Amino acid sequence: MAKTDGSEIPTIDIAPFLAGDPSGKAAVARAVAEACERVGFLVISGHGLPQETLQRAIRLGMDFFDLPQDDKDRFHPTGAARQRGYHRVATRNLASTLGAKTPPDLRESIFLGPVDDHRAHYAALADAETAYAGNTVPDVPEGFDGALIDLYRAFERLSRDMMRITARALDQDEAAFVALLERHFSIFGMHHYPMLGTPPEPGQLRAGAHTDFGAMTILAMTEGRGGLEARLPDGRWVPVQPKPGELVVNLGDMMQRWTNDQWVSTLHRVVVPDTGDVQSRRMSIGYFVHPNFDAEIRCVPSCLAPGEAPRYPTITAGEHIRRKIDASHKAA
Ligand SMILES: O=C(O)CCC(=O)C(=O)O
Ligand SMILES: [Fe+2]
Repeated sequence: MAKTDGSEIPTIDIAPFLAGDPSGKAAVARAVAEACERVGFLVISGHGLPQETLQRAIRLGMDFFDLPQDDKDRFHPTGAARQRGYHRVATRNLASTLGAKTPPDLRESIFLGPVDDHRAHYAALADAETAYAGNTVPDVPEGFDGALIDLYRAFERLSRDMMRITARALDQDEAAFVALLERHFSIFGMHHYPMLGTPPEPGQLRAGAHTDFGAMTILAMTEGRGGLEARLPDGRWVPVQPKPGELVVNLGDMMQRWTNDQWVSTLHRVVVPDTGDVQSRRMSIGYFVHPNFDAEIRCVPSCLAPGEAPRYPTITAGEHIRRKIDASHKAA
């Protein structure tokens, strides 16, 4: 019987995989495969991301978002670096990446790109400039820049583990995806959803319904009313709220291409709370796994039955993400 309490989104303890015991690894890979086939969303525990690194970034982040608007705007990027630095409330629009015409998202954000500098490697590739643009990391309050970079690094390590798990879950060599991350351009986004002082416009959400663009997203979040919801295959929207210490993982469009639609890049959104609800302030921190710019995203062999043709043409990771980000800016 279908459940309606959101428990369709399983919680998987990945510690046995990280411990390296063969039967533990196989069991985690099986559980992840099942969740990815069925919903494309899971909650993970036992992941090893240091809680103090996360909590410190959240604390300093809340203080940053409390600063006067002008102080925050100093970190707004220019030029090629548009997926970096600080972006005001209601200046971006996730739903527009799927063609929807809705008002912009009621959140403000800080984005970081790769901390390692791969610009020299891609110097001849003009299209890669945006993906590898330098960071604009807020250094107020004091120590915030270091806290953000530490957290980026922690997510980066966990993303390698998760990509090993997903490769195993797809009956691939464990290193199949990790091999494409050497010069990844994964995006880290810290999103602040302030309490609403005035009612939203018709159709306006905290984050409009969208799918994520990359291979997968790893998401930490605080508790607060007006939260994340995922759409199940039967069309129901269910809240996704991990327990303290747990993280959400959801698949992105690239993984759907890799798996020829066997795994789903699930639609999700962040709903609006009641206006003036003091329990509604929330923060989420997402790490969006984007492989090397020139990595070719083509159907993995285990997802193609004999005689079956791939549903998507091969595309580079860079080109795929560029199209998505263009759309997110256009209609904001
Ligand atoms: O804030 C959240 O919980 C999710 C945000 C999200 O889906 C995104 O930034 O892609
Ligand atoms: Fe998302």
